[in-house]
Amino acid sequence: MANSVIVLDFGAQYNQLIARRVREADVFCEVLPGDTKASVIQDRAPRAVVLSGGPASVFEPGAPGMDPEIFSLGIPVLGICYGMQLMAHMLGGRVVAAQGREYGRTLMHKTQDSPLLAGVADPSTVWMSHGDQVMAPPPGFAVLAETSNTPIAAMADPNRNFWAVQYHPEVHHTEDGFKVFTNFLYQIAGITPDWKPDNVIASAVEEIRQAVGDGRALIALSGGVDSAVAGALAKEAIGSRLTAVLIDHGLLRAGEVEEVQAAFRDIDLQVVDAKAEFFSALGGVTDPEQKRKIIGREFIRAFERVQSLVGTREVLIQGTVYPDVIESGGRGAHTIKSHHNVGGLPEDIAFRVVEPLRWLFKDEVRRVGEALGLPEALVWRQPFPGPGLAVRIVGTVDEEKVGVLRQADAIVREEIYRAGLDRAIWQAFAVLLDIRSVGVMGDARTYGYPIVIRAVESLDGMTADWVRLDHNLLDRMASRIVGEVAGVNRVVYDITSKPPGTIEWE
Ligand SMILES: Nc1ncnc2c1ncn2[C@@H]1O[C@H](COP(=O)(O)OP(=O)(O)OP(=O)(O)O)[C@@H](O)[C@H]1O
Ligand SMILES: O=c1[nH]c(=O)c2[nH+]cn([C@@H]3O[C@H](COP(=O)(O)O)[C@@H](O)[C@H]3O)c2[nH]1
Ligand SMILES: NC(=O)CC[C@H](N)C(=O)O
Ligand SMILES: [Mg+2]
Repeated sequence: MANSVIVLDFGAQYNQLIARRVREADVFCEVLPGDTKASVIQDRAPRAVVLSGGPASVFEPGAPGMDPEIFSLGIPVLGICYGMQLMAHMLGGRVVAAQGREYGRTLMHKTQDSPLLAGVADPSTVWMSHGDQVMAPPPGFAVLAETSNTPIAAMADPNRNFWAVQYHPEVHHTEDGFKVFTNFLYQIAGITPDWKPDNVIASAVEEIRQAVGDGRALIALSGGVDSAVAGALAKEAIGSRLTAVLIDHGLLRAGEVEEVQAAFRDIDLQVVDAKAEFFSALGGVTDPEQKRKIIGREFIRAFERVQSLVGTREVLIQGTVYPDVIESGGRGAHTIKSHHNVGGLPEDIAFRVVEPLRWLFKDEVRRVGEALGLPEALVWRQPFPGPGLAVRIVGTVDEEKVGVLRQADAIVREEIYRAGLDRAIWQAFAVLLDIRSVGVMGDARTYGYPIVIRAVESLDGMTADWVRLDHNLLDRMASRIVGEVAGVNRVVYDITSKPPGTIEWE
């Protein structure tokens, strides 16, 4: 990638937002751990480096540092919050715990003109979140802006191309925050914005062609957005030398196999029945991470069985996207959950895995899908996790519980669809809890499972809010679930956002 940016992550809540803003400026961007070595960065040849915020204080023992050599690479650097404090600390400035801490809305005044803050209102409303502050800038630095509590709200050494802001330009609440990014990327770092769907398509097609050579490849096709887009790219790249494989692990939703077969009639699609293997491997397991690892392994074993069935194929193409990588603890982030296709992969794999979308967020994948001309219903389909209903049963997984959940899930989705909310909602689904509660139905005592209804809105799956569904709609779902699904006697609605919850329950 000729025009790319690296974000060094010091544990900020907002580092993914930084990456998103850079990409919204049509510049490719990757997040790496804060302690990444200068040589690794040099190998990737980024045009700029951004230092993220973080919870630590630079002057405390054990605070995350960075390789000082990075300041000698001649690459423009932008420090944000902790990133600015680290820059000050390492280059000879002074950082202290502030008298007045600033959280939230703050009015900032410029103290001099600068390319970084060009076009930013003066004064302007910025979003702060810090307890420490830079008291003295390092030699060579000038102060660009201040607030009533923070004498150095922005600083720079234009000669060495080091720039920094104490506030958070990446959050929507900061007025003209995006301007800081475009100023830094285009004017200061001189980057050409070329991270656009057409270029993404061209480079993904090229990547697949290179990997497959004149051989053949398998694509793991779930019928979801990501694998449909990856499949379209693969078809563009290698045409009929592609076989699509849908694994029926017994954890799919009602009617799903038939739907995928109908939607992908024009490609060579093999449906593999792996129900027995998945159920036997999952038997008795309750730990969510263990479930995910088992599922990741069984997926690969199923692909390997197809591989030997349909002849030699060295490459397996998957629709992995960036959040799968991030949440699986890739790139130094904390492991939230091992996505089956990343953190759940076994070590011994009989083929090379190619993931043309692994740098993209979901909304970017959708833009690529639209640019490829895929049907709207496919591009805007609600996501469904690869581990399927297994991560929506809290407790052990067996065919009986999957059957119960599948029926409840079909009702939730049908009602959402009827209400015309299918596209407005990121995901709406049912979760089964492996506990029982007492109820009364037809004058008789019941002792059955509760079903949780979950409906969330999101842009990219990284953060989400629960949907304020109409009470009558919730009521219809609940009555139908208890009335139609044997074994369920109670329905609850999940009103947790992400964070602190995740979208799925496991
Ligand atoms: N049942 C399945 N059979 C074959 N491959 C699968 C199956 N489920 C998931 N995969 C593979 O794992 C990848 C990740 O799954 P994931 O659910 O994140 O993506 P998706 O299904 O393509 O899109 P969506 O997010 O819309 O559900 C898929 O892109 C696909 O390559
Ligand atoms: O292919 C997948 N394999 C997985 O292991 C997996 N886990 C979660 N998801 C989907 O990712 C998005 C974020 O989910 P969470 O908030 O539950 O982490 C949501 O859209 C989830 O449905 C998965 N997709
Ligand atoms: N958001 C941040 O990066 C905070 C930096 C540092 N922990 C402070 O409190 O000042
Ligand atoms: Mg899916």
